[in-house]
Amino acid sequence: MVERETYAIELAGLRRELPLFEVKPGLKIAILNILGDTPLVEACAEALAHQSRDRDFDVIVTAESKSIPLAYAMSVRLNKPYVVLRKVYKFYMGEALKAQTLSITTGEPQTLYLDEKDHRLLRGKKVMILDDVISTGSTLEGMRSLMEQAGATVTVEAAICTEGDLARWNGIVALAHLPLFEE
Ligand SMILES: O=P(O)(O)OC[C@H]1O[C@H](OP(=O)(O)OP(=O)(O)O)[C@H](O)[C@@H]1O
Ligand SMILES: Nc1ncnc2[nH]cnc12
Repeated sequence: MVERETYAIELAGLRRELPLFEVKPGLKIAILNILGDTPLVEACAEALAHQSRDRDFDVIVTAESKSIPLAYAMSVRLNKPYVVLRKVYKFYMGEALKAQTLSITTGEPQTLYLDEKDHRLLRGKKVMILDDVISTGSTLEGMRSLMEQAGATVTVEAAICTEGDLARWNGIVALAHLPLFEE
């Protein structure tokens, strides 16, 4: 198997070696994939729940897929429901709301769908938008747009890591920042 360069990071007291992957010529990113890493998910959920303890929100909203276990773990700790914005439409989502995104990792447009049952739940509510990593901000923008369409108010934006241009992410509740690796 190929030997990959890694970037060492400490998140909520746990050290991880994140593998570097090229997203376009001359640009690599350190991939945080929390899927399957239960100790990391639990520790990050605890730390983010603590950092947002004084913030006012009713529902946690995330986009599939890698941040779903984080949203679940935060939901358990904070005793608030969570909503997952989906990337593939299924008939049981009914009259879903939609927003377009273009994340740094996917590199092609994706659609986020808000299920009609979740639309009902969110109307008039205060929302924490949650993601594992916020990089270009495109997924964040898509989530914001869906919350506006749904009549919900975003009162907190949180992520395990921000990435790239740190100055853009002042208002985000986050545990760490990831650099971009440019050649
Ligand atoms: O700020 P951005 O450039 O939009 O990037 C952030 C998004 O990219 C990743 O998702 P990805 O599109 O890789 O989907 P996945 O979790 O389903 O793998 C990550 O989980 C964020 O949701
Ligand atoms: N560094 C990263 N790891 C995982 N998902 C990401 N999405 C954007 N940047 C990412």
